[in-house]
Amino acid sequence: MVGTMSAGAAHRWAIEAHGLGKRYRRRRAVEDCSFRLPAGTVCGLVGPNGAGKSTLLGMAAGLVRPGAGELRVLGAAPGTAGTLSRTAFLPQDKPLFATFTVAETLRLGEELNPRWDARVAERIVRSGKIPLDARIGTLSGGQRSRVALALAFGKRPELLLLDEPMADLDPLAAHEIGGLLMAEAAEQGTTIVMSSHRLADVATMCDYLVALADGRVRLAGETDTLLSAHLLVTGAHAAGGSPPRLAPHTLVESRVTGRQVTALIRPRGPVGEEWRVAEPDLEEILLGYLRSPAAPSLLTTSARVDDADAPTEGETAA
Ligand SMILES: Nc1ncnc2c1ncn2[C@@H]1O[C@H](COP(=O)(O)OP(=O)(O)OP(=O)(O)O)[C@@H](O)[C@H]1O
Repeated sequence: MVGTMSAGAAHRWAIEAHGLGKRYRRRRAVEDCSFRLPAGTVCGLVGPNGAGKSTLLGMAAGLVRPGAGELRVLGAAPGTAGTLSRTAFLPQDKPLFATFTVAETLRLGEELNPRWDARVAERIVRSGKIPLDARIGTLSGGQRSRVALALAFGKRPELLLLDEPMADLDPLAAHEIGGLLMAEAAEQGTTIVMSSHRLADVATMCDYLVALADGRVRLAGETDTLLSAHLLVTGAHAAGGSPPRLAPHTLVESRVTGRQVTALIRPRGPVGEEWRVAEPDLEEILLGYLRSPAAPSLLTTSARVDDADAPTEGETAA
């Protein structure tokens, strides 16, 4: 089945998922996910609790076996020798050996990784003022996160998969690590996929976004393209009357407050003069899709796995 995907795409696509699914007993974690992620992007993976973000990252890291569909990472099957050495995964629980010192942990990273960059790993640890002789078990949650990030960066991967890397970092540390991530992506061409609930971080750091809800892809593509594909429109709403018509635009969500109706739309042509128009931010767009499960998903051209099958006009129902 993997052969149905573009064989020569290794250099272009960091991740390609086609009809990807995973169930735990009868519970759906990921369902019919089809998208691709261009190499060299910094991608925010967002969605509510239980949306399937960790499961998707685990599958990309080769730790969770897909139940359905196809997944390719850096052009090959995840979990194979070829992808494992080129991928670093930082899980949410940041597993480290509690009895090892920080120095021993970094030495282990060096022994396990042929492309180990001691300079970058030590810099991350030192800038957090973490003593190299401290045992992992005595560190705070944020300090452990920093050591785990040092291990991931030190590996010098082509694909860095990070599950909520900033969750227990203080604002200053999160800002510093965010800067490191962006510098890494710019200097080394590393593709970074970072799950996060901190939309402000995602908006400033990420040039690509994949939003999951209930195991399905709701939005995927360049953040700029996703932003410019939407408008927030506000108009008068007669009490008891039906809301003003928004056709031919694609309606994502509309809400009535008193005599006003506000709608998040994907415009298809000029918007009528009766509407006040504003540009939504990433959070407004994401919340609109999460509150409206029936609204059609949006995948930009670069995020679609099969352009030949995709509808025109910049959108597809996932
Ligand atoms: N090992 C597991 N066994 C059983 N169910 C699981 C397992 N891992 C995940 N699930 C279920 O799969 C669904 C997706 O979970 P997942 O951890 O991927 O979501 P998430 O988007 O990362 O959530 P969060 O934002 O809370 O970390 C949830 O309903 C979860 O309960």
